[in-house]
Amino acid sequence: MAAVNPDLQSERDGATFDTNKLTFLLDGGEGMTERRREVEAEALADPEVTGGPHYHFMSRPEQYSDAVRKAVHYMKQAKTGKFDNPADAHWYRNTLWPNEMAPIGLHTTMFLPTLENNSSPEQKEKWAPLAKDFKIIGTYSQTEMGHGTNLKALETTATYEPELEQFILHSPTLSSIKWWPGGLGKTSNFAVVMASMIIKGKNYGMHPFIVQLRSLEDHTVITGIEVGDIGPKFGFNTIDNGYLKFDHVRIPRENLLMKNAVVEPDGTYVRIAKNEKAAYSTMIFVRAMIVLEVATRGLAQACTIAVRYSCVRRQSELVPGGPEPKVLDFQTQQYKLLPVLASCYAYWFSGLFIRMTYFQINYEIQQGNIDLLPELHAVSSGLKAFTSYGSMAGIEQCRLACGGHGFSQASGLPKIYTTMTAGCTYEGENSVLYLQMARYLMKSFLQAEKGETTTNSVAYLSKKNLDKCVLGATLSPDTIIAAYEHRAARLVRKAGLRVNALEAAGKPYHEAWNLTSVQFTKAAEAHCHYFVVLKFADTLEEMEDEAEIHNVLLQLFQLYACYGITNYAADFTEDGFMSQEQLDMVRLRVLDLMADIRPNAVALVDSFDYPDHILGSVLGRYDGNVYENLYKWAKDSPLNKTEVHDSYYKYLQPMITGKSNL
Ligand SMILES: CCCCCCCC(=O)SCCNC(=O)CCNC(=O)[C@H](O)C(C)(C)COP(=O)(O)OP(=O)(O)OC[C@H]1O[C@@H](n2cnc3c(N)ncnc32)[C@H](O)[C@@H]1OP(=O)(O)O
Ligand SMILES: Cc1cc2nc3c(=O)[nH]c(=O)nc-3n(C[C@H](O)[C@H](O)[C@H](O)COP(=O)(O)OP(=O)(O)OC[C@H]3O[C@@H](n4cnc5c(N)ncnc54)[C@H](O)[C@@H]3O)c2cc1C
Repeated sequence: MAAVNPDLQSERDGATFDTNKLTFLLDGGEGMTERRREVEAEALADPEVTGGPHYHFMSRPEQYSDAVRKAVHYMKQAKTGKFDNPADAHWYRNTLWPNEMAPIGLHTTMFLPTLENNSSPEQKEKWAPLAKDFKIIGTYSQTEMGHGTNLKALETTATYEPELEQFILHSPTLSSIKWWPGGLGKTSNFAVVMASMIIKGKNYGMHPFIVQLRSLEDHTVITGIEVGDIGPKFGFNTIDNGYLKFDHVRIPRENLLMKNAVVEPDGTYVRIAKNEKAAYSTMIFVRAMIVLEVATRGLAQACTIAVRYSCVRRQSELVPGGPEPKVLDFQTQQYKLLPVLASCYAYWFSGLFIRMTYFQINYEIQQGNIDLLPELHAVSSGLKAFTSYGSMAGIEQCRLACGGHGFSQASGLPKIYTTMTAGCTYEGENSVLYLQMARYLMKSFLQAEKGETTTNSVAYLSKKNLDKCVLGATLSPDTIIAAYEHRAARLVRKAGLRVNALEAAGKPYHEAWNLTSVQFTKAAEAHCHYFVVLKFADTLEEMEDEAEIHNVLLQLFQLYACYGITNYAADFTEDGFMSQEQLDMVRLRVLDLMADIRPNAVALVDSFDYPDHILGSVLGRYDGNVYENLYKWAKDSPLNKTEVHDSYYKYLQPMITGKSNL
C-alpha cells in the first residue's frame, strides 16, 4: 500500500478519540463491525467483485451487462447458503455494486419481502423458496405511466372469472402501462403486479398478484405481455427500470397473494387484514430502510470524500505570505462541510432507530396488533422524506466543496448523488410523504386540543410547552430539545388552526387542507427535525463509558441543532420564543463548535469505515494520494487510447486541411 499523504496522516495523528470505537457504535457493536469487515474483505479479494471493467468508461448497455455478470456471481454464492444472514448479504451487495442499483435489487428489497409478508402460508411455502434460491427473479411492479402517487387511481385491472377460476390482467390505456419498476425491463422473469381487482363489476382496489413475465427456459416474453427497458435516466445506469403492458393475460386465482384478502372460487371476496392499507406494507418497510441504507450512507460517503480531500487540497493564503493552508482550515469551508457531517451523524442515529422500530412494530402487526401502524406509517414516511432531502442537498454541498475536481466523475460524487437523489422520489415522493405525516399531525393536534394525551413521536403535542426559550451557552440537550419541540408544536398548531378557520369560513375540508398544505409540509419537516434531534440526544444519553467519543458526538449534536436553529431562525423567534440575543449566541456557537470539531474531522469520516472500492473516489482515497491518481485516471480515459481521435479525420481534418485521410 502506498504511503499515506502526510497531510492526512497528521489529521489522524491529531484525533482525540479512537475511530474504531466510534465505528463499533455506528455498526451496532464490535461484533457487527468485525463481521462486516470480514464480508467486505472477502468480497474485495475476489476479482469478480473488483476486477471488472471500469464503471465510468463503459456505455450504459455495458454497465447493465456488467451488473448482470455481478448479479450471477452474487446469486451463485447466495445459493450455497453463504448469505443466510441478511446483514452479510447486504454488506456483500454494497461492495459488489458500490452506489449502483443491482438489476436484482428489487428482487431482494421488494419482491421477496412482498411474497413473505403478503402471501398465505401455502403461497409462501410455494413461492418464497423459489425466489430465495433465484429459481425465479422478480420485481415489484406498481407504478404506471399515469400514476405513481395516487394508488387508488391505478388502471391495471385484474378481473376475476369464476368459471375458469382465473384473473385476467389487462392494461386498458396508454397511461396504465406499468412504468419504472427496477429490473423489470430485461432481467426479471416474474413480478408482483399491483392491480385493481374487479369481481362481478365491483372494484376492490389495489391488490398484489404474482405474475410470470418470461419463460424460465429461454427468457422469451409470455404471450399477451409486452415488456422492455424505459431508457437512460438521471442515474441508476446499472438497472433496467422497465415498462409492462398486459393484453388480457390470464393467471390462476391462486396467484392473488392472499394473506390480507381472499377470493373464493365463486368470487366471494373476504378481507382478512384489519387495516385496509395492508397491501401497502412493503412500502413501509422500504421507507424505513431508506433512512439509513440510502440517505445516510450516501451522505456519509460524500462527507468522507469531501472532508479528506479538504485536508489534502492546499490553496490560497491564511497567513499573509505564509504557506498555502489545507482548505478545511478556511472557516467558510468548515461551514460548508461540518454541519453536513453533523447531520450525517444525526440521520444515522435516527436510521438505526427507525430500522429497529420497524421490526418491533411489524412483529406486533404480524401478531394482529395494528395499533401502532399509523405511527409507523407517519414516522417512516416523514423520516424518509426528511433525510433523503437533507442528504441530497448535503451531497451537492460536498461536491461544491471540492471545487473543480468535484465535478469530475473521478470524485465519485456524481455517482453517489444521482443514485441517492432518486430516493427523494421513489417509494413515495417526498412532499406526498410529508403530507401523509401531516395527516397524522393534524389528528394528533385535534386530540391535544380536546385535552387528550398524545403519545409516541407526537407526545409533545399534548404537553405544556415552554413559552420562553431557556437555551443558554452550555447548550444542554434538554433545552435544545425543548426549543425544537416548541417550534414543531407551534407550526403544527398554526396549520391545524388555519384548517379549522378555513372550514369555519365555509371551505370544504379538502379545500381547507390544500390551502394549508405548504404550512403542513413545513410543520411535518419541523416535526421530523425535532425527532432527529431527539434521537441524537437519546443516543448520547445511552452511551456508556466512552468519554472521548461522547465529547465529540456532543459537539456534533450541538452543531446539528444550532445550525438548524440558524437556518430556520424565523421559526424559533417570530413568536418571541427565542430572543435575538439567544439567536446571536447560537450563531456564534456554530462557529465555535466548528473550530472544536475541525481537529477530529478526518477521524469522524474515517469512522464511517468505507473501503476505497465502495467510495469509488480519487479525491476521497484513504491514503490521500490524490494528484498522482487523478493523472492516472485521465490517462485511462477512453478518449486517450489514440494520439489522434477518429473525429479528427472525420470532421476536423477536412475543415482544417481540406482533405481527409479516412
Ligand atoms: C433501495 C430501494 C429501492 C427501491 C426502489 C423504489 C421502489 C418503488 O418506488 S415502489 C413504488 C412506491 N410507490 C409509492 O410509494 C406510492 C406512494 N403513494 C402512496 O403510498 C399512497 O397512495 C399514499 C400514501 C400517498 C396515499 O394513499 P391513499 O390510499 O390515497 O390514502 P389516503 O387517502 O391519503 O390515506 C388514507 C389512510 O391510509 C393511511 N395510509 C396510507 N398509506 C399507508 C400505509 N403504507 N400504511 C398504513 N396506513 C397508510 C393514511 O395514513 C390515511 O389514514 P387516515 O385516514 O387515518 O389519515
Ligand atoms: C429511480 C426510480 C425507481 C423506481 N422504482 C420503482 C419500482 O421498482 N417499482 C415501482 O412500482 N415504482 C418505482 N418507481 C416509481 C416511484 O415510486 C414513483 O415515481 C413515485 O412514487 C412518485 O410518483 P409519481 O412518479 O407518480 O410522481 P407524481 O405524483 O406525478 O409527482 C409529481 C409532482 O406532483 C406532486 N403531487 C402528486 N400528488 C400530490 C398530492 N396528493 N399532494 C401534493 N402534491 C402532489 C408531487 O409532490 C410532485 O411534486 C421508481 C421511480 C424512480 C425515479
